[in-house]
Amino acid sequence: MADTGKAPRWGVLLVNLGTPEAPSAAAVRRYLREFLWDPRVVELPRPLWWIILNGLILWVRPSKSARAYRSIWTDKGSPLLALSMALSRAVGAEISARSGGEIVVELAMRYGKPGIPQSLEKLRSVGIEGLLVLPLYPQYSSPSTGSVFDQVASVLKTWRYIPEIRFISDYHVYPAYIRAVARRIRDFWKEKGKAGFLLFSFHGLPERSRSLGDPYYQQCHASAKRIADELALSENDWQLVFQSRFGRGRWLQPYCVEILRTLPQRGVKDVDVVCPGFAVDCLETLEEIGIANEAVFRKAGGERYRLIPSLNDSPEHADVLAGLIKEYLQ
Ligand SMILES: C=CC1=C(C)c2cc3[nH]c(cc4nc(cc5[nH]c(cc1n2)c(C)c5CCC(=O)O)C(CCC(=O)O)=C4C)c(C)c3C=C
Ligand SMILES: [Fe+2]
Ligand SMILES: [Fe+2]
Repeated sequence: MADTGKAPRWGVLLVNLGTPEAPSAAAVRRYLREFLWDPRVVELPRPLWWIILNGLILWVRPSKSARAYRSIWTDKGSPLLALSMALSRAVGAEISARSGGEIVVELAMRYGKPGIPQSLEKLRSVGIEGLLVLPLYPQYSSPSTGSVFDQVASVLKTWRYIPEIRFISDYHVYPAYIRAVARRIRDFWKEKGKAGFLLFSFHGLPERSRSLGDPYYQQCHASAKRIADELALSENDWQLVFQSRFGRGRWLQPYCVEILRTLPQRGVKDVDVVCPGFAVDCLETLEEIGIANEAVFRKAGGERYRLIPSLNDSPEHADVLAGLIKEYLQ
């Protein structure tokens, strides 16, 4: 928190998913145990899921995922945490300059550290009168955004004084966000040349969530369409796909890997992938899209494949989020 000498009125809690503390099987197991036990994330009945999680998943997945984490780990640690911290510092500086110290920003991770209880306590200790929660997910989904709400609510239950509360459910068509992602793509193309085809890849979700009313699928489509329009792309130049399927059930379609396998047969051998649902780069963008899926595309006959970086801690991203915060606090 920047010290401006003035008591802040509003505290803004930025929340991202969270990440293991180390790229080791033991650390990934601790992380997955907390993450995958969240009833918003896996909606199976608890006794059945307890047996599957503890009897199978937590034995098999941690070492495989730890290997993937090792391929993207940096000297600052996990990209998701390092980039979220840098983004939060940039948003904090921007918002403090714009609000004259009336608004302070804290970062929290839904799973792992710094946790939501700890970061909320920091905001409470400076005497905030209002709390704005901004989950770093542009598109609303129950497992991501909904779960942030659950944990914030469970912490607030223990507070004597409840401040005024606002919660940003999504910002999937917020004009500055759309423009910033489009500019990211345009700048990438200016520097490295334009690919023949653009894939918009979003994290997947069980298909059942959509039929139960989760707006995520529609919001991903709306974001991609607006970004494509901003870039004046024609319908044949781009496609939306969903990545990171977990388990064997039916998830939102089309699956990213399946489209990458068929694109070369359709004559598309040169593809760029952008992931507008991820505020910062992480395992799912850097390893799954950036490394594993490139191999899938090349094996199918693809020739050129590139991942366009997320907005990350860029000044443009800090500007988007600071503008969004100001709008909600007017
Ligand atoms: C049932 C499982 C999962 C659901 C539902 C799910 C939804 C979901 N996830 C994100 C964002 C991220 N997920 C990340 C990693 C990740 N996701 C799952 C499973 C589900 N996600 C797992 C098991 C993992 C861990 C890695 C692995 O073992 O494969 C990440 C990256 C974390 C990192 O450390 O870098 C993000 C970000 C969203 C937005 C979402 C719903 C739309
Ligand atoms: Fe996930
Ligand atoms: Fe993944």
